[in-house]
Amino acid sequence: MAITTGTLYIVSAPSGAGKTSLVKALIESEAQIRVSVSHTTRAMRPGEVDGVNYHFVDHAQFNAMIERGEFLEHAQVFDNFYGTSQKWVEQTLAEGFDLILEIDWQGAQQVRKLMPQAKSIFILPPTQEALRHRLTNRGQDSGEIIERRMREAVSEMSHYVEYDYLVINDDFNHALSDLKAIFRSNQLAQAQQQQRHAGLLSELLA
Ligand SMILES: Nc1ncnc2c1ncn2[C@@H]1O[C@H](COP(=O)(O)OP(=O)(O)OP(=O)(O)O)[C@@H](O)[C@H]1O
Ligand SMILES: Nc1nc2c(ncn2[C@@H]2O[C@H](COP(=O)(O)O)[C@@H](O)[C@H]2O)c(=O)[nH]1
Repeated sequence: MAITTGTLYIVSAPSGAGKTSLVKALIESEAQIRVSVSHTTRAMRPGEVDGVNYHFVDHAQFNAMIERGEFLEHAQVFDNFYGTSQKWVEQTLAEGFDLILEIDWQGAQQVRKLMPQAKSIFILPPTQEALRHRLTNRGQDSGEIIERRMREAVSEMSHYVEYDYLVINDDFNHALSDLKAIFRSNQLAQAQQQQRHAGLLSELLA
């Protein structure tokens, strides 16, 4: 990997727990943070835009990217494939932006191996009933797909212990404050470390 300056964050949650909504609200007030746009073989939902929500590709294109080694991580989630472009992650971090990857636990494990300095956050819904309610209210998936996602949610949630931080998304604004606090404390720690390094460097050069 190239030498990077921004911080990489992984955000995972069972489908429908609210991670996309929380991350969207977070970056509205944080100009320093970018969010990854993954590649997926999933069909586009109404209202989604290619290149904004995802890069929508077919299986042949996705497999070609795997063969060319273009993904930092990739995984099958439900019946679809999802992956994160390594080049884009490296470029964004090198430009000094913090970067959020909204990925599942399999992708999170792959990224941690390659970039152990990444910070990871798991978002939980308050209850399984609330999760089902949110998936249904979102109105974008069929009943069959919602049931599939509910079944997978238990397995996804069992991985929360692998993460650095846990946020419960019950009240949205409360969860958003928790998320903001995590980013602020990391940004502060990063700034303090940079100051220490700058101090050491100036002592060495004096
Ligand atoms: N705290 C909350 N209370 C009630 N509804 C919420 C809350 N947070 C998010 N929602 C709603 O729940 C639905 C699912 O949220 P969202 O699409 O952000 O989930 P997600 O975790 O990104 O799902 P996926 O992984 O499938 O993309 C949306 O309709 C969103 O408006
Ligand atoms: N390993 C990866 N998982 C990803 C990526 N992008 C999204 N996801 C996960 O997929 C589910 C479903 O997303 P949806 O948009 O179809 O509802 C989501 O919960 C993410 O965890 C990725 O690039 N890599």
